[in-house]
Amino acid sequence: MTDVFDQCILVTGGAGFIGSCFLENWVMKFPNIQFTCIDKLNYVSDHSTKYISNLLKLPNFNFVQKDLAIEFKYLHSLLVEDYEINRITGIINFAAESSVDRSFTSPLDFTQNNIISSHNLFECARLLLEKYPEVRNKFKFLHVSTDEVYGEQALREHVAECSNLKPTNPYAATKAAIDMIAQSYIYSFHLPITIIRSNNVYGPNQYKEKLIPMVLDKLQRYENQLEAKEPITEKITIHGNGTNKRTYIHVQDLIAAIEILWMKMDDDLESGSRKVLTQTYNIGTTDEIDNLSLVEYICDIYFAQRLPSLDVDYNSLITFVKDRNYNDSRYALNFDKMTELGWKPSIKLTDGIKQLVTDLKS
Ligand SMILES: NC(=O)c1ccc[n+]([C@@H]2O[C@H](COP(=O)([O-])OP(=O)(O)OC[C@H]3O[C@@H](n4cnc5c(N)ncnc54)[C@H](O)[C@@H]3O)[C@@H](O)[C@H]2O)c1
Ligand SMILES: C[C@H]1O[C@H](OP(=O)(O)OP(=O)(O)OC[C@H]2O[C@@H](n3ccc(=O)[nH]c3=O)[C@H](O)[C@@H]2O)[C@H](O)[C@@H](O)C1=O
Repeated sequence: MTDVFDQCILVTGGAGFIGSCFLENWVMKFPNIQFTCIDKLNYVSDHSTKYISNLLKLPNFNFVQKDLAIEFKYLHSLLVEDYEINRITGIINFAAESSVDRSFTSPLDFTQNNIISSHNLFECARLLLEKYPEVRNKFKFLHVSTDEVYGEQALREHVAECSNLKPTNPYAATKAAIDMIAQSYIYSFHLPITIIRSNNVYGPNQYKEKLIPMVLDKLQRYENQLEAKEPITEKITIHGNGTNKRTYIHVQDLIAAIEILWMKMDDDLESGSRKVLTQTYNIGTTDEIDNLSLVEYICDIYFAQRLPSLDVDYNSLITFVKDRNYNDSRYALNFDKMTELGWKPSIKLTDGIKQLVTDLKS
């Protein structure tokens, strides 16, 4: 069955925000690639599975609901024992519990889920290459990490791929631990893993616990309650005083970067070189903004586009709440290594926000 495809790849966490957007793009764009998506379907994917359910009709997509952290046996049979049947020679690993806030309340769950699920994948890849050494010339693994592994940066400071890892919250610590385990598999077993570390990603279908979708969700509720002449029940929550900064990248720009890397990984395999395989890439932008200014900007756009005749003081819609246990002040990536490959971000944050507001259902 797989003979009709040039390549079979496993995409983990494909029912989440970034993974589902990635699959929506790639499954249709690359009909010559067979995609298997594994996702355990957590609270986030309840929200975004509807966006990948259309793909199930396509011949080059199939979905498996499994928890990578507890299904080593399944993974081993999919990737190693049944290699001759499935012929999976590429892995893109998006799967993780991704919420910093939730990691403060259940840190051990994050360790058990994030670290073990990725380690299981690395280990199955190692066993595959041990059993079938000839697969080495076509096997590649892209692991999705985060800027949070470096911890926060001081004003005007930037971190490059070789900078120290100094995570400050339990989520970031699990992501840093995974990067370390990946590094050990690169050195010890010559596993061809490429790691990407990106800034805060935003775009359509993101779950409403993250800052941008949270604000849009609250504004929509406000509009509905206004229409129904009901009192406002939920306000926009800002942690601390709102001065923490984040740097944003649109999900489509991240996917474009992944495509460049994936193709260059193929070039490496063809030429036997290691220019991109085994390397780490920061994927960032310079679109930095503090949380309060971002919230105000989203409110400005929302009211200008959807409620132009209404004169609202946004302060009445915002509430300042207790800050996180620790809230990184800012993340600033040096992403020269990625731009040297010909990539650059194309969607400005202001345009991305305007588009999200335009695309909201009325
Ligand atoms: N969203 C961001 O701003 C951002 C920035 C940088 C890096 N990242 C990383 O990108 C990846 C994707 O992020 P996202 O925002 O799409 O996250 P998300 O929370 O929206 O989706 C993650 C998906 O992974 C799945 N998953 C989690 N653990 C799993 C397991 N053990 N087995 C199977 N499936 C599992 C979940 O069910 C969910 O569908 C994550 O690894 C995250 O650390 C995210
Ligand atoms: C790179 C990582 O990005 C995301 O993590 P982060 O914690 O930076 O994203 P959030 O959207 O959860 O928070 C951003 C910023 O906003 C504050 N905030 C959030 C929610 C809310 O209701 N009010 C707020 O004020 C929060 O304190 C932060 O300062 C991503 O989730 C992660 O996976 C990454 O890797």
